Amino acid sequence: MSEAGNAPSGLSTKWVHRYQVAPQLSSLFYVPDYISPAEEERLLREVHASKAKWVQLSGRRLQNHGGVVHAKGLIPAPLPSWLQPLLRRLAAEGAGGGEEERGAGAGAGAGAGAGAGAGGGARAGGGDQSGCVSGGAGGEGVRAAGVSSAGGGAGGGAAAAAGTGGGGRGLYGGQPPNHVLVNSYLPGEGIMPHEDGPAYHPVVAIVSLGSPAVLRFRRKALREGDGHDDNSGGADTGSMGTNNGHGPNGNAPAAPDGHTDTTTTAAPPASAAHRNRHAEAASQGSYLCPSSLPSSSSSRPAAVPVGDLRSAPSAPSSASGDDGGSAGDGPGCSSSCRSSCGGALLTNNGNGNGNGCSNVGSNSSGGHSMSSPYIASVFLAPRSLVVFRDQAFTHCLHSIEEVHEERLDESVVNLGESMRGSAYEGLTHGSMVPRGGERISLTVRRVARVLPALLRPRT
Ligand SMILES: O=C(O)CCC(=O)C(=O)O
Ligand SMILES: [Fe+2]
Repeated sequence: MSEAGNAPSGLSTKWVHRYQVAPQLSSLFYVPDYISPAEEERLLREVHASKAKWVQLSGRRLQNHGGVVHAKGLIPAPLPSWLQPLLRRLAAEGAGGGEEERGAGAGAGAGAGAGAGAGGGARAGGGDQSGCVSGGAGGEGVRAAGVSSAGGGAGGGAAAAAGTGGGGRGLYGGQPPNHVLVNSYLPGEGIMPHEDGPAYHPVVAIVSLGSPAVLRFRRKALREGDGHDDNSGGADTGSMGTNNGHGPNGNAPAAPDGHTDTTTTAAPPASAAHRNRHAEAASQGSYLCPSSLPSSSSSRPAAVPVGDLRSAPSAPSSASGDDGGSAGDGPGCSSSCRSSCGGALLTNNGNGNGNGCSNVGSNSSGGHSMSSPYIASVFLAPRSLVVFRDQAFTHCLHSIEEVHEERLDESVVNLGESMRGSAYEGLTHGSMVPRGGERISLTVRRVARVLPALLRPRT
């Protein structure tokens, strides 16, 4: 369990408690109003003025900043100056000491000057962020090695802002983020369920600009015949024909969106469009897994113990490794995923519901019904920050549906308190929210290993 002031995730306990939004996925955080309207405007202007070329995918287009993510690491390129204030600020986020806390401005070295008061949001979940969290490099050793050899990168100076005191080293473990993807989605566009992969330090921070969307999380599936332990984006091969195209050493070519390992051809996607997306975007991971958390009568997620995925009802959590990318997950991960996703996967995929899950549809009374494919979903208001890491990063797939209107189903975890005082205050489960216009997301990560900059791509 997490200890006061010493969150094993490397984040300050205060920060964790403030922004956690889903007890069943304790490594998911949402910060409303993370940036000011003026900062949003500035960033949008810079994105659209950027000389970085847009890469058009079937469901979105993207710009790549910071270099090329190769399976073996980042071939760095300088990050544009207009991103630097945000990167410094993100690096300091959660670092403890209070200076980065919401309402106290942008935090050490932020420079972004956009410390919009957040208005709370998450509540303490008593977060157990240990155990399977950051189950790690899954036997491949890629992440473990990479993290420790991170060094440098193109982030330039952000590490200094991360600090070390007060119970946390910040989002990226005291290192600067060094890679940013700018995704642009029009209404009707989205991103297939995927994982970001082991090339990255297992943290992603996403700042939303423009129009809203819903980011959805589901469990990764286990492979037939094993306990799935290395579900960290490693070799999700096997029974479902899943093959993520990178072997134990992560030899995949760089994908256009910087995902190195997720060229997975998943369990049969439900549509040709989805198949194409898998092939094209090279950012899909594994295949889809129906969540099997219990129903709850509350509008909040089911109050399963905060042990993240390993807390699936039929799988008592058990302690396992802590932060740090040790190879292999703890025993709790195996049992929970087996029990929650196991056998069903072999029959539930590819049955045409668009989610690869057979048992979606008839939703139940609330919380996480057996019928929802999602373990959690987050409504991403413009100017918000969502962060996910550890298990949410390594054991889940995330996606944005290709819809013109988002349905805020029962899996959405951040209505109510998180929306207070915002334009979205009145939203409830069942609300439909038009995507409206273009949504730009800034996906900020740290590629764990930085390669010598022999080849520097244009930025
Ligand atoms: O646009 C988003 O919010 C998600 C982006 C994402 O998942 C990615 O770039 O890997
Ligand atoms: Fe992603």
